[in-house]
Amino acid sequence: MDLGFEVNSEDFVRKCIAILGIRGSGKSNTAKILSEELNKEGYPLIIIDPDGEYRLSNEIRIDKFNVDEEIIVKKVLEEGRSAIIDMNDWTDESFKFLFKFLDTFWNMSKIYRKNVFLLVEEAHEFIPQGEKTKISEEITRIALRGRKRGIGMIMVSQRSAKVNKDVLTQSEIYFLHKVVHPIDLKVYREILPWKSKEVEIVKTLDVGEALFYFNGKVEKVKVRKFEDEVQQFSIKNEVSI
Ligand SMILES: Nc1ncnc2c1ncn2[C@@H]1O[C@H](COP(=O)(O)OP(=O)(O)OP(=O)(O)O)[C@@H](O)[C@H]1O
Repeated sequence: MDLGFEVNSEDFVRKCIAILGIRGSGKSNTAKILSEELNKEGYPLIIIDPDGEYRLSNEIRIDKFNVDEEIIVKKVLEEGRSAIIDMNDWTDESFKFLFKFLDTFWNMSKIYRKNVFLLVEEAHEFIPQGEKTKISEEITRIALRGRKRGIGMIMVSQRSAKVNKDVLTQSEIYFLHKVVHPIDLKVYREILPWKSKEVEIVKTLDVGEALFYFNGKVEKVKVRKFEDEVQQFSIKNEVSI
């Protein structure tokens, strides 16, 4: 698949993938490109989307929380649809729904064992280091034990030091965008097989550039820019009306 550089989608299946970097470094763009490409390759995604910014061609968008989570999980696991949980308002209702949804997903994934990805944006909010919630326990379980059920995990965060360490260190694929703060550099040093000084290069990365770390190899890459086709389509429609 084409992320701006070629990767094999099969290498991502059932893996934990971490996308890190400061605000504006291009993390969400990378996550959108990756989810779009995985989706094109036939892998459905479940996306926890705090700001309602994700779009996929086969999506079921959940922004009202009176829906039956089991019906939606079935559509993901049986029909290969993707589910985007739009947490836009951060209400109690949305968090209750998210917990029920993840629990149902976990239980049903045992039966279906379909290759699918769970993408968690602002991961430090949902799986914070040193804090347990019902949702963090559910996501941690999925991350640590999901492989056998076909589940891969994509975590996106601007605060790498605040993401649950047990989960972050499970990652086998990293997209490390620009960071500058010593706390974040320390996390990168723990991740990368590099000498302390070499890691400093991440301070100089441009928007969209990242260190791609996979299979023991680190490569500097430039991720391509995400074009929001859904938005373009609706703009075109407005023009033609
Ligand atoms: N690979 C890229 N090529 C060109 N422009 C990019 C690229 N990645 C991101 N951008 C642009 O940079 C800006 C910030 O990108 P993005 O929202 O992905 O950053 P972020 O790290 O997720 O920031 P935040 O934490 O604030 O969400 C956007 O306007 C985006 O279009």
